[in-house]
Amino acid sequence: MSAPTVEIVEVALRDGLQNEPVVLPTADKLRLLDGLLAAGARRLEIASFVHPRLVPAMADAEAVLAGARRLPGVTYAGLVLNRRGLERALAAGVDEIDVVVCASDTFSRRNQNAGTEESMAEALEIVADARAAGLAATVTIATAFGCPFEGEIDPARVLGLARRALDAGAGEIAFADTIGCGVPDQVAHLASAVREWGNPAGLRFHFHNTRNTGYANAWAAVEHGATALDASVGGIGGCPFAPRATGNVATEDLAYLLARSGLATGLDLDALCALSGTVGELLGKQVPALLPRAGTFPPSRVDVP
Ligand SMILES: CC(C)(COP(=O)([O-])OP(=O)([O-])OC[C@H]1O[C@@H](n2cnc3c(N)ncnc32)[C@H](O)[C@@H]1OP(=O)([O-])[O-])[C@@H](O)C(=O)NCCC(=O)NCCSC(=O)C[C@@](C)(O)CC(=O)[O-]
Repeated sequence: MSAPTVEIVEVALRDGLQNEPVVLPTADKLRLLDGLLAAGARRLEIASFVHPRLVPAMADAEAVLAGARRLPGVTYAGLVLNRRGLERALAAGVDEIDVVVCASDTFSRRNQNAGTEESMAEALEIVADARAAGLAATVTIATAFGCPFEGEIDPARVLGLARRALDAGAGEIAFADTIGCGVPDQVAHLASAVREWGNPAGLRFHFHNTRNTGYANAWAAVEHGATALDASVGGIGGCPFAPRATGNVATEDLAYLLARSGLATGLDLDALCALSGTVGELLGKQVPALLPRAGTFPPSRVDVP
C-alpha cells in the first residue's frame, strides 16, 4: 500500500504577505514564486482580489497572475471575498478560487463589510459562477475556531456553513483558525462531522501558529482525514483585520513533520529552508520558521563537539 499523502497548499504569496508592513514589489513576489516552484510547491494561493486600499500588499494581484510561470501540474488560486473579486480573479486567469465566509458575524463585518449570512449568500453564488466558468471552488470558513471579538464560536454554526457550501457544490471546505486559538479536539470534531456526511469534497485546514498549537492541529487534521493543509514558507502571514495576528504554520516545519512521519509532500526541505532565508531578507525580519535555524534531520553533516 502506498503511503497516504496530504497536499500542502502554499499561501505565502497571499496570506503570508497581506499583513506585512513591507509591501514587496511584484518582481520580488515572482522571485519567491519561482523559488516555491523549484522547491516542489504545486498548489499555491498567490493573490487576493480585494480592495487595494484596504490591503495594499495585494494591489498587484493581476500583475502577479500575469507574471506567474505556467507549469504542468501547477495550479494558482486567488482569494475572493465578493462578486467583484470573482470577476477580477476570472479575468486574471486563476485556476481556482477560494471564497471566504466568516463564522463570526462581527469579524465578517470588519473583514469584508458584510455579515455572515450576506456573505454566505454571495459565496454560494460565487461558487456556482466559478464552477460554470470551469474553476474549482473552495469555501474557507474563517474564525471557525474562535473570534477575537465574539470569543467562542459554536461549532454547530461552523458546520452548518460548511454543509451549505458543500450542498451548493463547493469542491473543498477549508476550516480556518484565523487567530490561532484552536486545539486538536476542535479539529477532530469538525473533521469527523464532515467525514460523517460522506461528501467526497476536499477537506482542508488553515492554521495560524499564534498560540503554538498550529502543528498539533495540523497533525490532528491529518489523523482525521484532511486532504489539504495550508502553510506559508517562513511561517509569515496573518489577517490584517485580526488583532495581534501572527503567521501561518511554516511550510518547511510542516513538511518536515509530515515527511518524518512517512507522508510524502513532494517538497524539498533544503530548498524551502534557503527560500525562508530569502523571505526574511526581503521582509527585513527573522521569520518564525524553526527548521531553517535547526537544520533538517538526519543532518547532511554531523557536528562533533
Ligand atoms: C470585500 C471588500 C472588497 C468589500 O468592500 P465593500 O466596500 O463592501 O465593497 P462595495 O461593493 O461596497 O464597493 C465599494 C467600492 O469598493 C470597490 N470594490 C468592491 N469590491 C472590490 C474588489 N474585490 N476589488 C477591488 N475593488 C472593489 C467597488 O468597486 C467600489 O468602488 P467605488 O465605486 O467606490 O470606486 C472589502 O471589504 C475588502 O477588500 N476587504 C479586505 C478583506 C481582506 O482582504 N481580508 C484578508 C483576507 S481574508 C483572511 O486573511 C482570512 C483567511 C482566508 O486567510 C483565513 C483565516 O486565516 O481565517
